[in-house]
Amino acid sequence: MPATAAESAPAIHAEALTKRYAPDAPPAVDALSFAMPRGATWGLLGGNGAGKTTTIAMLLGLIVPSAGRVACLGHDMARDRFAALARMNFSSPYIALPGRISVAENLRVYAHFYDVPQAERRITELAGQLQLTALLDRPAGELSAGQKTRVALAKALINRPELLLLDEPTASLDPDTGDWVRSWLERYQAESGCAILLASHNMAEVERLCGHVLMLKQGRVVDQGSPAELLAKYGRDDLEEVFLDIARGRQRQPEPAE
Ligand SMILES: Nc1ncnc2c1ncn2[C@@H]1O[C@H](COP(=O)(O)OP(=O)(O)OP(=O)(O)O)[C@@H](O)[C@H]1O
Repeated sequence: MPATAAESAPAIHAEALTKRYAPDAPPAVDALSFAMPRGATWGLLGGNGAGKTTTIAMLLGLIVPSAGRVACLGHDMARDRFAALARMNFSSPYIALPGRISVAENLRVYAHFYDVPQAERRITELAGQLQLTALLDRPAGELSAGQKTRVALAKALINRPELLLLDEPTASLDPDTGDWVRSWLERYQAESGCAILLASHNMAEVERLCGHVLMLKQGRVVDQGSPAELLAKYGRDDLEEVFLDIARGRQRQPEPAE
């Protein structure tokens, strides 16, 4: 049977997506256009205030764009947001889970929101995968930053999303826990085929996880490509140097003299 248009649509299709928080303010996101394929992992990179969180909020339908449009998994977010949201999820350090109820209760609430079949089984499964079993009865507010990150990931995966938006998934984690989360995400993505858009300040993380990177500056895509393409283009050894070149408006490095 041929795939319907919605089934074959990109994971995210943004067309001239724009957000101005005030009529006289410069746009926080300025005519952003891209099509991220299903199953891909893309990075959204940019300095503080570049527009990453605003972009993710528009992709989730939490912020109404001033202009342009975006469709997630083939659903237009202005007209058909709830059909898309049932099939996607997100994790952000800016959104705390209710702290007084236990980890298990938090996950039950989200399982209920998403109408997850066999919710208890799904919670047990995720707790096992994310090393949360011993924490299920603890109040979520009492956990360490690393433990909260793992709970936030469990929440983000409760509905087996086809599209996952991650805003700084390893911010405030120690190197060991950060590495554990990155390995876990890599494995999860390979097994599930879920598309992931990752906003991060951690260049090594983006280089490791992402097949394609959008470099944002003042709300605009100023460059994009695979990490390898960007390294070659700027003549750099790591993405952090490329990021600094772009942030500081430096041109690509000249070829070394023969
Ligand atoms: N609620 C808001 N009201 C007004 N301006 C806002 C609001 N949220 C963000 N902005 C502005 O929009 C611009 C983009 O901010 P945004 O938070 O999207 O950037 P970011 O790339 O996520 O930054 P960071 O890396 O610091 O988290 C900034 O200039 C910011 O001051």
